[in-house]
Amino acid sequence: MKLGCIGDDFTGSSDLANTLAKQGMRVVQYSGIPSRDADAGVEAVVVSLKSRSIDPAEAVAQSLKALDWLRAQGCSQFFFKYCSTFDSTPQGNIGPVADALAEALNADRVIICPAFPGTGRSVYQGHLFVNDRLLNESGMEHHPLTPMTDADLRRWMASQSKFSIGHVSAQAVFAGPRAITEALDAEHAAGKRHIVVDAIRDADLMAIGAAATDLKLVTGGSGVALGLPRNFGCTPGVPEWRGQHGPVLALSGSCSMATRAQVARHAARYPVRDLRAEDVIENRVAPADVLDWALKADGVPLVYSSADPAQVKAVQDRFGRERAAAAIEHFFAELARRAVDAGVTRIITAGGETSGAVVEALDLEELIIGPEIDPGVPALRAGPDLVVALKSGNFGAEDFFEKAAGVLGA
Ligand SMILES: Nc1ncnc2c1ncn2[C@@H]1O[C@H](COP(=O)(O)OP(=O)(O)O)[C@@H](O)[C@H]1O
Ligand SMILES: O=C(O)[C@@H](O)C(=O)COP(=O)(O)O
Repeated sequence: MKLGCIGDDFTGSSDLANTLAKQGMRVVQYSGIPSRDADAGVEAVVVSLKSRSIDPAEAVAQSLKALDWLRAQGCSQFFFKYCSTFDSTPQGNIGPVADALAEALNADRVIICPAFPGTGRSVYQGHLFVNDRLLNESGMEHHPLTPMTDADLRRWMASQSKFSIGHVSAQAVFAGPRAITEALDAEHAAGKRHIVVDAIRDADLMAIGAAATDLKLVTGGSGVALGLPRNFGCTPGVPEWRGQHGPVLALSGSCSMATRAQVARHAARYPVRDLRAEDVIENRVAPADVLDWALKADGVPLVYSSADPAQVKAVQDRFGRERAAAAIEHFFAELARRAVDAGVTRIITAGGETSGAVVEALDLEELIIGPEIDPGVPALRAGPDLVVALKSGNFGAEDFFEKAAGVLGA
Protein backbone atom coordinates (compact mmCIF):
# COMPACT_ATOMS: atom_id res chain seq x y z
CA MET A 1 0.00 0.00 0.00
CA LYS A 2 1.27 3.40 -0.96
CA LEU A 3 -1.10 6.13 0.11
CA GLY A 4 -3.26 5.93 3.22
CA CYS A 5 -6.09 8.46 3.49
CA ILE A 6 -8.46 9.49 6.23
CA GLY A 7 -11.59 11.37 5.17
CA ASP A 8 -13.65 13.32 7.69
CA ASP A 9 -16.89 12.53 5.87
CA PHE A 10 -18.20 10.11 3.29
CA THR A 11 -18.85 12.39 0.33
CA GLY A 12 -15.46 13.99 0.80
CA SER A 13 -13.86 10.56 0.91
CA SER A 14 -15.47 9.53 -2.37
CA ASP A 15 -14.37 12.86 -3.85
CA LEU A 16 -10.78 12.04 -2.87
CA ALA A 17 -11.02 8.43 -4.05
CA ASN A 18 -12.36 9.74 -7.38
CA THR A 19 -9.33 12.02 -7.82
CA LEU A 20 -6.88 9.24 -7.03
CA ALA A 21 -8.68 6.76 -9.32
CA LYS A 22 -8.67 9.24 -12.21
CA GLN A 23 -4.94 9.67 -11.71
CA GLY A 24 -4.52 5.93 -12.15
CA MET A 25 -4.31 4.61 -8.59
CA ARG A 26 -6.08 1.38 -7.64
CA VAL A 27 -8.17 2.77 -4.79
CA VAL A 28 -10.79 1.45 -2.38
CA GLN A 29 -12.96 3.53 -0.07
CA TYR A 30 -13.89 2.00 3.26
CA SER A 31 -16.72 3.00 5.51
CA GLY A 32 -15.09 3.32 8.92
CA ILE A 33 -12.03 1.37 9.93
CA PRO A 34 -12.02 -1.99 8.12
CA SER A 35 -12.09 -5.18 10.12
CA ARG A 36 -9.64 -6.86 7.75
CA ASP A 37 -6.56 -6.02 5.67
CA ALA A 38 -6.88 -4.32 2.27
CA ASP A 39 -6.55 -6.60 -0.76
CA ALA A 40 -3.11 -7.01 -2.27
CA GLY A 41 -2.72 -4.76 -5.30
CA VAL A 42 -4.69 -1.86 -3.84
CA GLU A 43 -2.47 1.22 -4.05
CA ALA A 44 -4.50 3.73 -2.06
CA VAL A 45 -7.23 3.38 0.52
CA VAL A 46 -9.55 6.01 1.89
CA VAL A 47 -10.93 5.33 5.35
CA SER A 48 -14.13 7.39 5.57
CA LEU A 49 -15.07 8.62 8.99
CA LYS A 50 -18.07 10.68 10.02
CA SER A 51 -15.86 12.90 12.13
CA ARG A 52 -16.36 16.38 10.71
CA SER A 53 -19.00 17.54 13.16
CA ILE A 54 -18.51 15.32 16.20
CA ASP A 55 -16.74 16.14 19.46
CA PRO A 56 -13.07 17.04 18.65
CA ALA A 57 -11.62 14.49 21.09
CA GLU A 58 -13.70 11.74 19.50
CA ALA A 59 -12.64 12.87 16.01
CA VAL A 60 -9.00 12.67 17.09
CA ALA A 61 -9.47 9.21 18.62
CA GLN A 62 -11.15 7.84 15.48
CA SER A 63 -8.56 9.41 13.18
CA LEU A 64 -5.65 7.96 15.17
CA LYS A 65 -7.27 4.54 15.07
CA ALA A 66 -7.64 4.87 11.30
CA LEU A 67 -3.98 5.91 11.11
CA ASP A 68 -2.95 2.77 13.02
CA TRP A 69 -4.82 0.60 10.53
CA LEU A 70 -3.28 2.43 7.57
CA ARG A 71 0.20 2.08 9.04
CA ALA A 72 -0.41 -1.62 9.49
CA GLN A 73 -1.17 -1.79 5.74
CA GLY A 74 2.33 -0.46 5.05
CA CYS A 75 1.38 2.99 3.70
CA SER A 76 4.33 5.28 3.10
CA GLN A 77 2.40 8.57 2.90
CA PHE A 78 -0.78 9.76 4.60
CA PHE A 79 -3.50 12.18 3.55
CA PHE A 80 -6.12 13.83 5.75
CA LYS A 81 -9.09 14.86 3.60
CA TYR A 82 -11.41 17.61 4.77
CA CYS A 83 -13.81 19.83 2.92
CA SER A 84 -12.77 22.16 0.12
CA THR A 85 -14.76 24.79 2.01
CA PHE A 86 -12.76 23.96 5.16
CA ASP A 87 -15.93 23.01 7.08
CA SER A 88 -15.05 23.29 10.77
CA THR A 89 -15.81 25.37 13.83
CA PRO A 90 -13.37 27.58 15.74
CA GLN A 91 -12.74 24.50 17.94
CA GLY A 92 -12.26 21.90 15.22
CA ASN A 93 -12.18 19.35 13.92
CA ILE A 94 -9.56 20.04 11.25
CA GLY A 95 -7.00 21.53 13.66
CA PRO A 96 -7.13 18.92 16.43
CA VAL A 97 -7.05 16.01 13.95
CA ALA A 98 -4.21 17.54 11.90
CA ASP A 99 -2.27 18.17 15.14
CA ALA A 100 -2.71 14.59 16.31
CA LEU A 101 -1.78 13.05 12.94
CA ALA A 102 1.27 15.33 12.62
CA GLU A 103 2.48 14.32 16.07
CA ALA A 104 1.85 10.62 15.52
CA LEU A 105 3.73 10.71 12.22
CA ASN A 106 6.40 13.14 13.40
CA ALA A 107 5.49 15.32 10.41
CA ASP A 108 6.99 18.78 10.77
CA ARG A 109 5.86 20.45 7.50
CA VAL A 110 2.16 19.76 7.03
CA ILE A 111 0.50 21.18 3.93
CA ILE A 112 -2.95 22.73 4.47
CA CYS A 113 -4.61 23.18 1.09
CA PRO A 114 -8.37 22.94 0.51
CA ALA A 115 -8.12 24.31 -3.08
CA PHE A 116 -10.19 22.51 -5.72
CA PRO A 117 -10.16 24.69 -8.84
CA GLY A 118 -12.45 22.29 -10.74
CA THR A 119 -15.27 23.26 -8.36
CA GLY A 120 -14.27 26.91 -7.95
CA ARG A 121 -12.31 26.68 -4.68
CA SER A 122 -8.99 28.51 -4.71
CA VAL A 123 -6.56 29.63 -2.03
CA TYR A 124 -4.84 32.96 -2.52
CA GLN A 125 -2.92 35.02 0.04
CA GLY A 126 -3.97 32.45 2.64
CA HIS A 127 -7.67 33.13 1.98
CA LEU A 128 -10.18 30.64 0.62
CA PHE A 129 -12.43 31.67 -2.26
CA VAL A 130 -15.49 29.93 -3.69
CA ASN A 131 -15.56 31.16 -7.27
CA ASP A 132 -15.27 34.96 -6.98
CA ARG A 133 -16.45 35.21 -3.37
CA LEU A 134 -14.54 34.93 -0.15
CA LEU A 135 -15.59 31.79 1.74
CA ASN A 136 -17.49 33.78 4.36
CA GLU A 137 -19.59 35.46 1.64
CA SER A 138 -20.16 32.33 -0.43
CA GLY A 139 -23.23 30.96 1.33
CA MET A 140 -21.03 28.77 3.58
CA GLU A 141 -21.56 31.31 6.37
CA HIS A 142 -25.05 29.75 6.64
CA HIS A 143 -23.96 26.10 6.84
CA PRO A 144 -26.26 24.26 9.28
CA LEU A 145 -23.41 22.63 11.28
CA THR A 146 -20.17 24.45 10.45
CA PRO A 147 -20.92 28.05 9.45
CA MET A 148 -17.75 29.46 7.89
CA THR A 149 -17.43 33.07 8.97
CA ASP A 150 -13.75 33.72 8.20
CA ALA A 151 -11.97 33.12 4.88
CA ASP A 152 -8.46 33.56 6.32
CA LEU A 153 -7.34 29.94 6.65
CA ARG A 154 -4.33 30.89 8.77
CA ARG A 155 -6.56 32.61 11.34
CA TRP A 156 -9.28 29.93 11.28
CA MET A 157 -6.72 27.14 11.60
CA ALA A 158 -4.83 29.02 14.36
CA SER A 159 -7.93 29.01 16.52
CA GLN A 160 -8.17 25.20 16.20
CA SER A 161 -4.53 24.08 16.33
CA LYS A 162 -1.91 24.18 19.06
CA PHE A 163 0.83 24.79 16.44
CA SER A 164 1.86 28.00 14.66
CA ILE A 165 0.44 28.32 11.18
CA GLY A 166 2.64 29.22 8.23
CA HIS A 167 1.95 30.23 4.64
CA VAL A 168 3.44 29.52 1.22
CA SER A 169 2.43 32.23 -1.24
CA ALA A 170 1.13 31.81 -4.77
CA GLN A 171 4.36 33.42 -5.96
CA ALA A 172 6.38 30.47 -4.62
CA VAL A 173 3.82 27.97 -5.92
CA PHE A 174 3.94 29.47 -9.43
CA ALA A 175 7.74 29.11 -9.34
CA GLY A 176 7.42 25.32 -9.09
CA PRO A 177 8.21 22.37 -6.80
CA ARG A 178 11.70 23.45 -5.78
CA ALA A 179 10.50 26.92 -4.71
CA ILE A 180 7.61 25.33 -2.82
CA THR A 181 9.99 23.03 -0.96
CA GLU A 182 12.22 25.97 -0.08
CA ALA A 183 9.24 27.98 1.14
CA LEU A 184 8.02 25.03 3.26
CA ASP A 185 11.51 24.68 4.73
CA ALA A 186 11.64 28.42 5.51
CA GLU A 187 8.28 28.24 7.30
CA HIS A 188 9.47 25.18 9.22
CA ALA A 189 12.65 27.04 10.23
CA ALA A 190 10.43 29.89 11.45
CA GLY A 191 8.67 27.48 13.80
CA LYS A 192 5.53 26.76 11.75
CA ARG A 193 4.18 23.23 11.52
CA HIS A 194 0.92 23.53 9.57
CA ILE A 195 1.49 25.53 6.41
CA VAL A 196 -1.34 26.97 4.30
CA VAL A 197 -0.31 26.71 0.66
CA ASP A 198 -1.89 28.93 -2.00
CA ALA A 199 -3.24 27.21 -5.14
CA ILE A 200 -5.40 28.58 -7.90
CA ARG A 201 -5.02 26.19 -10.83
CA ASP A 202 -4.63 22.43 -11.27
CA ALA A 203 -1.05 23.14 -12.40
CA ASP A 204 -0.40 24.60 -8.93
CA LEU A 205 -1.74 21.45 -7.32
CA MET A 206 0.50 19.28 -9.51
CA ALA A 207 3.51 21.38 -8.44
CA ILE A 208 2.51 21.09 -4.77
CA GLY A 209 2.11 17.32 -5.25
CA ALA A 210 5.62 17.07 -6.65
CA ALA A 211 6.96 19.08 -3.71
CA ALA A 212 5.14 16.74 -1.32
CA THR A 213 6.98 13.58 -2.44
CA ASP A 214 8.86 13.20 0.85
CA LEU A 215 6.26 14.63 3.20
CA LYS A 216 4.72 12.09 5.54
CA LEU A 217 1.41 13.92 5.90
CA VAL A 218 -0.53 16.07 3.44
CA THR A 219 -3.91 17.58 4.29
CA GLY A 220 -6.56 19.26 2.20
CA GLY A 221 -9.39 18.89 -0.24
CA SER A 222 -9.25 16.33 -3.01
CA GLY A 223 -7.52 18.88 -5.27
CA VAL A 224 -4.15 18.72 -3.59
CA ALA A 225 -4.18 14.93 -4.00
CA LEU A 226 -4.07 15.44 -7.77
CA GLY A 227 -0.29 15.50 -7.87
CA LEU A 228 0.37 12.61 -5.47
CA PRO A 229 -0.30 9.51 -7.65
CA ARG A 230 2.43 10.57 -10.08
CA ASN A 231 4.97 10.34 -7.23
CA PHE A 232 4.05 6.66 -7.00
CA GLY A 233 4.50 6.07 -10.74
CA CYS A 234 0.75 6.08 -11.57
CA THR A 235 -0.62 7.51 -14.81
CA PRO A 236 -4.19 8.79 -15.44
CA GLY A 237 -6.84 6.26 -16.49
CA VAL A 238 -10.56 5.49 -16.38
CA PRO A 239 -11.75 3.02 -13.72
CA GLU A 240 -13.65 -0.08 -14.87
CA TRP A 241 -17.39 0.08 -14.33
CA ARG A 242 -20.45 -2.16 -14.56
CA GLY A 243 -23.72 -0.31 -13.94
CA GLN A 244 -26.76 -1.65 -12.10
CA HIS A 245 -30.32 -1.85 -13.36
CA GLY A 246 -33.28 -1.60 -11.00
CA PRO A 247 -35.19 0.92 -8.91
CA VAL A 248 -33.50 4.15 -7.94
CA LEU A 249 -34.02 6.53 -5.01
CA ALA A 250 -32.46 9.93 -4.39
CA LEU A 251 -32.18 11.33 -0.84
CA SER A 252 -31.13 14.85 0.04
CA GLY A 253 -30.48 16.20 3.51
CA SER A 254 -28.09 18.77 2.12
CA CYS A 255 -29.02 22.42 2.60
CA SER A 256 -26.16 23.75 0.47
CA MET A 257 -26.95 26.22 -2.28
CA ALA A 258 -25.97 23.87 -5.11
CA THR A 259 -28.15 21.07 -3.76
CA ARG A 260 -31.15 23.36 -3.34
CA ALA A 261 -30.86 24.36 -7.01
CA GLN A 262 -30.58 20.68 -7.99
CA VAL A 263 -33.67 19.83 -5.91
CA ALA A 264 -35.64 22.67 -7.52
CA ARG A 265 -34.71 21.54 -11.00
CA HIS A 266 -35.46 17.91 -10.25
CA ALA A 267 -38.88 18.86 -8.81
CA ALA A 268 -39.86 20.35 -12.17
CA ARG A 269 -39.35 17.00 -13.94
CA TYR A 270 -39.63 14.11 -11.46
CA PRO A 271 -41.65 13.06 -8.42
CA VAL A 272 -40.29 14.67 -5.25
CA ARG A 273 -41.29 14.43 -1.61
CA ASP A 274 -40.56 17.39 0.66
CA LEU A 275 -39.96 16.21 4.21
CA ARG A 276 -40.71 19.04 6.56
CA ALA A 277 -38.03 19.00 9.24
CA GLU A 278 -40.61 19.62 11.99
CA ASP A 279 -42.60 16.57 10.86
CA VAL A 280 -39.52 14.37 10.92
CA ILE A 281 -38.38 15.58 14.33
CA GLU A 282 -41.85 15.16 15.84
CA ASN A 283 -42.40 11.78 14.15
CA ARG A 284 -45.37 12.87 12.04
CA VAL A 285 -43.88 11.21 9.01
CA ALA A 286 -42.65 7.60 8.83
CA PRO A 287 -39.91 6.15 6.60
CA ALA A 288 -42.20 3.23 5.66
CA ASP A 289 -44.85 5.60 4.23
CA VAL A 290 -42.29 7.63 2.32
CA LEU A 291 -40.84 4.42 0.89
CA ASP A 292 -44.29 3.30 -0.27
CA TRP A 293 -44.60 6.60 -2.10
CA ALA A 294 -41.13 6.22 -3.65
CA LEU A 295 -41.70 2.66 -4.82
CA LYS A 296 -44.85 3.73 -6.67
CA ALA A 297 -43.24 6.83 -8.19
CA ASP A 298 -41.91 6.93 -11.77
CA GLY A 299 -38.48 7.99 -12.94
CA VAL A 300 -36.02 9.16 -10.32
CA PRO A 301 -37.96 9.89 -7.10
CA LEU A 302 -36.29 12.31 -4.71
CA VAL A 303 -36.98 12.68 -0.99
CA TYR A 304 -35.52 15.82 0.53
CA SER A 305 -35.34 17.90 3.69
CA SER A 306 -33.15 20.50 1.98
CA ALA A 307 -34.25 23.97 3.06
CA ASP A 308 -33.01 27.53 2.85
CA PRO A 309 -31.02 29.18 5.67
CA ALA A 310 -34.07 30.93 7.19
CA GLN A 311 -36.02 27.66 7.40
CA VAL A 312 -33.02 25.80 8.81
CA LYS A 313 -32.49 28.50 11.43
CA ALA A 314 -36.13 28.40 12.48
CA VAL A 315 -35.94 24.63 12.96
CA GLN A 316 -32.64 24.84 14.84
CA ASP A 317 -33.91 27.63 17.09
CA ARG A 318 -36.94 25.55 17.95
CA PHE A 319 -35.41 22.09 18.40
CA GLY A 320 -31.65 22.67 18.68
CA ARG A 321 -29.10 22.11 15.95
CA GLU A 322 -28.01 18.66 17.04
CA ARG A 323 -31.45 17.27 17.69
CA ALA A 324 -32.66 18.44 14.28
CA ALA A 325 -29.61 17.03 12.47
CA ALA A 326 -29.76 13.69 14.29
CA ALA A 327 -33.48 13.20 13.64
CA ILE A 328 -33.22 13.99 9.94
CA GLU A 329 -30.10 11.89 9.44
CA HIS A 330 -31.76 9.00 11.25
CA PHE A 331 -34.82 9.31 9.03
CA PHE A 332 -32.76 9.13 5.83
CA ALA A 333 -30.73 6.22 7.20
CA GLU A 334 -33.86 4.24 8.01
CA LEU A 335 -35.45 5.09 4.67
CA ALA A 336 -32.35 3.92 2.78
CA ARG A 337 -32.20 0.67 4.78
CA ARG A 338 -35.84 -0.10 4.02
CA ALA A 339 -35.39 0.88 0.37
CA VAL A 340 -32.53 -1.56 -0.16
CA ASP A 341 -34.49 -4.29 1.64
CA ALA A 342 -37.35 -3.57 -0.77
CA GLY A 343 -35.11 -4.02 -3.82
CA VAL A 344 -33.86 -0.52 -4.61
CA THR A 345 -30.47 -0.98 -6.32
CA ARG A 346 -29.36 2.61 -7.00
CA ILE A 347 -29.17 5.09 -4.13
CA ILE A 348 -28.13 8.70 -4.58
CA THR A 349 -27.50 10.82 -1.49
CA ALA A 350 -26.72 14.52 -1.18
CA GLY A 351 -24.83 16.00 1.76
CA GLY A 352 -21.84 14.66 3.66
CA GLU A 353 -23.55 14.07 7.01
CA THR A 354 -26.59 12.63 5.29
CA SER A 355 -24.47 10.32 3.12
CA GLY A 356 -22.50 9.17 6.15
CA ALA A 357 -25.67 8.28 8.01
CA VAL A 358 -26.98 6.33 5.00
CA VAL A 359 -23.74 4.44 4.30
CA GLU A 360 -23.43 3.49 7.98
CA ALA A 361 -27.04 2.29 8.11
CA LEU A 362 -26.54 0.20 4.98
CA ASP A 363 -23.41 -1.29 6.53
CA LEU A 364 -21.42 -0.79 3.35
CA GLU A 365 -17.86 -1.67 4.26
CA GLU A 366 -16.15 -1.33 0.89
CA LEU A 367 -16.88 1.02 -2.01
CA ILE A 368 -15.26 0.49 -5.41
CA ILE A 369 -14.72 3.67 -7.39
CA GLY A 370 -16.35 4.00 -10.80
CA PRO A 371 -16.60 6.82 -13.33
CA GLU A 372 -17.06 10.46 -12.38
CA ILE A 373 -20.65 11.76 -12.56
CA ASP A 374 -19.76 15.41 -12.03
CA PRO A 375 -16.47 16.88 -10.69
CA GLY A 376 -15.76 15.34 -7.30
CA VAL A 377 -18.60 12.79 -7.38
CA PRO A 378 -17.92 9.25 -8.60
CA ALA A 379 -20.29 6.34 -9.13
CA LEU A 380 -19.57 3.71 -6.46
CA ARG A 381 -20.23 -0.02 -6.38
CA ALA A 382 -21.27 -0.95 -2.86
CA GLY A 383 -22.15 -4.63 -3.34
CA PRO A 384 -23.16 -7.19 -5.96
CA ASP A 385 -26.61 -5.57 -6.43
CA LEU A 386 -26.11 -2.07 -5.12
CA VAL A 387 -24.52 1.07 -6.54
CA VAL A 388 -24.48 4.48 -4.87
CA ALA A 389 -23.46 8.08 -5.47
CA LEU A 390 -22.56 10.30 -2.50
CA LYS A 391 -22.80 13.93 -3.55
CA SER A 392 -21.05 16.62 -1.59
CA GLY A 393 -23.44 19.44 -0.82
CA ASN A 394 -21.94 22.01 -3.10
CA PHE A 395 -20.97 19.74 -5.98
CA GLY A 396 -22.74 18.76 -9.14
CA ALA A 397 -24.54 20.41 -12.04
CA GLU A 398 -28.24 21.30 -11.73
CA ASP A 399 -29.31 18.03 -13.39
CA PHE A 400 -27.19 15.99 -10.97
CA PHE A 401 -29.84 13.59 -9.65
CA GLU A 402 -31.01 12.59 -13.11
CA LYS A 403 -27.47 12.32 -14.41
CA ALA A 404 -26.35 10.23 -11.42
CA ALA A 405 -29.23 7.80 -11.94
CA GLY A 406 -28.10 7.42 -15.55
CA VAL A 407 -24.43 6.81 -14.77
CA LEU A 408 -25.24 4.37 -11.96
CA GLY A 409 -27.49 2.42 -14.31
CA ALA A 410 -25.25 2.45 -17.38
N1 LIG B 1 -34.58 21.35 6.98
C1 LIG B 1 -33.56 21.15 7.82
N2 LIG B 1 -33.50 21.85 8.98
C2 LIG B 1 -32.46 21.67 9.84
N3 LIG B 1 -31.44 20.81 9.62
C3 LIG B 1 -31.46 20.10 8.47
C4 LIG B 1 -32.51 20.24 7.53
N4 LIG B 1 -32.28 19.40 6.50
C5 LIG B 1 -31.13 18.77 6.78
N5 LIG B 1 -30.63 19.18 7.97
C6 LIG B 1 -29.40 18.71 8.62
O1 LIG B 1 -28.35 19.58 8.18
C7 LIG B 1 -27.14 18.81 7.96
C8 LIG B 1 -26.71 19.00 6.52
O2 LIG B 1 -25.42 18.52 6.38
P1 LIG B 1 -24.96 17.63 5.15
O3 LIG B 1 -25.78 16.41 5.00
O4 LIG B 1 -23.48 17.43 5.33
O5 LIG B 1 -25.24 18.54 3.87
P2 LIG B 1 -24.67 20.00 3.51
O6 LIG B 1 -23.32 20.09 4.17
O7 LIG B 1 -24.59 20.00 2.03
O8 LIG B 1 -25.70 20.98 4.00
C9 LIG B 1 -27.47 17.37 8.28
O9 LIG B 1 -27.09 17.08 9.61
C10 LIG B 1 -29.00 17.34 8.13
O10 LIG B 1 -29.61 16.31 8.87
O1 LIG C 1 -14.07 18.86 -0.52
C1 LIG C 1 -15.27 18.97 -0.70
O2 LIG C 1 -15.84 20.05 -0.94
C2 LIG C 1 -16.12 17.73 -0.59
O3 LIG C 1 -15.39 16.59 -0.87
C3 LIG C 1 -16.71 17.67 0.77
O4 LIG C 1 -16.03 17.24 1.70
C4 LIG C 1 -18.05 18.26 0.92
O5 LIG C 1 -18.78 17.90 2.08
P1 LIG C 1 -20.39 18.11 2.16
O6 LIG C 1 -20.70 19.43 1.53
O7 LIG C 1 -20.74 18.04 3.60
O8 LIG C 1 -20.99 16.98 1.37
